[in-house]
Amino acid sequence: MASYFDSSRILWENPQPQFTNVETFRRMVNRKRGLNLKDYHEFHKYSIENYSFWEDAWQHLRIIYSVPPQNVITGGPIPNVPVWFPGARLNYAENLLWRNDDSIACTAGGESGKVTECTFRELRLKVQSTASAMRANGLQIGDRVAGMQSTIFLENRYGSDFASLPHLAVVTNSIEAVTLALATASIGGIYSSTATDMGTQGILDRYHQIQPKFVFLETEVMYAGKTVDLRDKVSAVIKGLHEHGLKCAIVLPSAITGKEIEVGGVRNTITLRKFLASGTGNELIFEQLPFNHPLFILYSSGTSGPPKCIVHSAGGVLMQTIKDQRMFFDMKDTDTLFQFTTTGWMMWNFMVSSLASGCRMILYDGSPFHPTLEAYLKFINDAGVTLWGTSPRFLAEVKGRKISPLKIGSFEGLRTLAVTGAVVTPPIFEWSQKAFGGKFLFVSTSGGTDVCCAFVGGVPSLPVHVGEIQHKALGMAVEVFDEDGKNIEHTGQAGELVCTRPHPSLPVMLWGDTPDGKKLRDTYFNFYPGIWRQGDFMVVNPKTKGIMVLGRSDGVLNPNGVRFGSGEIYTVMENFNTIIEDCICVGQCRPNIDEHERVLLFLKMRAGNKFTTSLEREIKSSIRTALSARHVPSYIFEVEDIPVTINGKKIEIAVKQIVSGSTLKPSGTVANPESLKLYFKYKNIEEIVEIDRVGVKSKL
Ligand SMILES: CC(=O)CC(=O)O
Repeated sequence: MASYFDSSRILWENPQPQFTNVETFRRMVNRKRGLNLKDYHEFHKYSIENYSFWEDAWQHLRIIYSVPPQNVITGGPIPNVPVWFPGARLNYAENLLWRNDDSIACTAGGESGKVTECTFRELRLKVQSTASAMRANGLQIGDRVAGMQSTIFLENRYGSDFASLPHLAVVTNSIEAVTLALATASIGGIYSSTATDMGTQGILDRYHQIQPKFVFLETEVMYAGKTVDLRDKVSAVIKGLHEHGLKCAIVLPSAITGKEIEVGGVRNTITLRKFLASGTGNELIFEQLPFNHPLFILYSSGTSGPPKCIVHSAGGVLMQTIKDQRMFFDMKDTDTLFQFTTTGWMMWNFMVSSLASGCRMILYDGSPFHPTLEAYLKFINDAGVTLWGTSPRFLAEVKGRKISPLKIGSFEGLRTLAVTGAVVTPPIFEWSQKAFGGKFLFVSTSGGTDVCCAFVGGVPSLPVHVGEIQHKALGMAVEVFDEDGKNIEHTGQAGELVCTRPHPSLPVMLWGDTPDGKKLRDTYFNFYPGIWRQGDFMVVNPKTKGIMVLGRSDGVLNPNGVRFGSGEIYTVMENFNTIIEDCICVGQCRPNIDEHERVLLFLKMRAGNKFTTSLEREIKSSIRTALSARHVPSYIFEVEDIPVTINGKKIEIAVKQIVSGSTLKPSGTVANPESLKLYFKYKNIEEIVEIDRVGVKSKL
């Protein structure tokens, strides 16, 4: 079988590694601790062997606090989930709003071409007035939050009443969304958002579980050039939440015109303007709260069961996100970050933390393909973006459409191009580096909603090798386990991504869980007792220590006893991406029918291209040459659509279940739920292959 790492070719090397944040941090630790950690490899080893590393990180990241911690880590109510920095008092929003000056904090843009800017001073004022209205309303309502008490809410000034109320938002990626999140955080509330393209059921599946008292909703947005009237969805969500204890819904004005829009027929609904007018105008107070105090609720994808409500702590999110931004991307206060995301992906929460580094953040709402992909790239170039976060799927699309970014702009200022969310194939590494001018760090990262940070990512002081994530993140004890829980990292074989030591952004709880966190432990710590299993399939290059994440481990393909990730097939398929728009590769193993798993590859052709037997032969031969005969899919089929989540991730697990005979109800997270129907017929594959053999496939 071909090795995962055929070339280990260097894609890029930093001409001045000594000036990177990560090197400054390493030198600081050496000085402070009297150590001689020579390079990143030694630094990483130190960081996972000594909890004092997190004390160093606290200092280096310049965490703002009012009471220092007594200790770094201590036991908590949930086994395997420690309490970090006991005794410390701090506030997430205060850490993000320290820069109270006239530099631009946020630039908001979108398809219409309209750009709005907001300085740090203005942002702080917005947060002040929103927090004041939230306090006024919360204290008037004086609500209790039934069934949500947990040890993590201890020691908050309001008991477990006001400060633990979740404030929810179905909002666009806008200055208003950032303001709502920070205002909530300033008073110790919990913020949770979804994007406006989430279906009503998807929103209710999440929010029913956490029973919000406030919900903020957009009424009208623009997507792909079309005005989307959200009033029906808004009414349905508010009505649905009223049954679950909602006290007040606040509707935002149109995101297109700024005009107020009436949402009739639902009680306890007010406009944002009226809500803000109810504030007292008091000064902004940043409640000083424990490190583990809850900040955000994020949701698991919900593609194979109800979404889990993952509660993240203020201190954990703060430390981990700014550590990743400063270490991986080399973020400085002179940077402009553009992370393409909606408010429903953890990358939104990740992005917001960049304010703590004092840099400018670009908030883009809308489709990157409207009015044209070229216009979107021009926006990024013209905005002077220095750190750009996007998805491999987006880059594959630019490549597949044969667009030359350098004909659109020079992308001169770009220092870091960061990708996450899916497997990044070696051809995408090489194409991207060249296509955007070559003078930047190409960072591939992998982490997840479950930890609101990354396990593995970039190291600006080290070379980037084609196809490889550079290293494990500082403080993250990532290892590769086989099915029996044996570390197989040194063998260069793929296995489960596990994290063998705790870190500050472990979820503090799953909402609705028992006080001893049974559901949380069953989800993450049961497969390998006491060890975090992320559910990703990864391999480490023994030579470079670079990493490949090959896909989700529940989607691992296992024909004839060979285990491999779908990402390996996608890498080969990248060579066909000018004619094939997208593909999905899954295993099929029907209970009581199939003895072995077979691999099925589904292709969505680009408009104007045909799936022919010669293309099928060519694909099979490429996979055989690049990987091995055992990797060649048993069957390749053309389909009209590939199911993806609203965050653009291929939904392999649902397709695998469908073709293996399960009756699956699409969840609200599927962006194109109709597409799942296209796969049901493949559970009777004999009929299809039979038909195919006699050459009347078109009937299908
Ligand atoms: C950092 C990430 O890995 C993001 C994701 O899970 O989509």
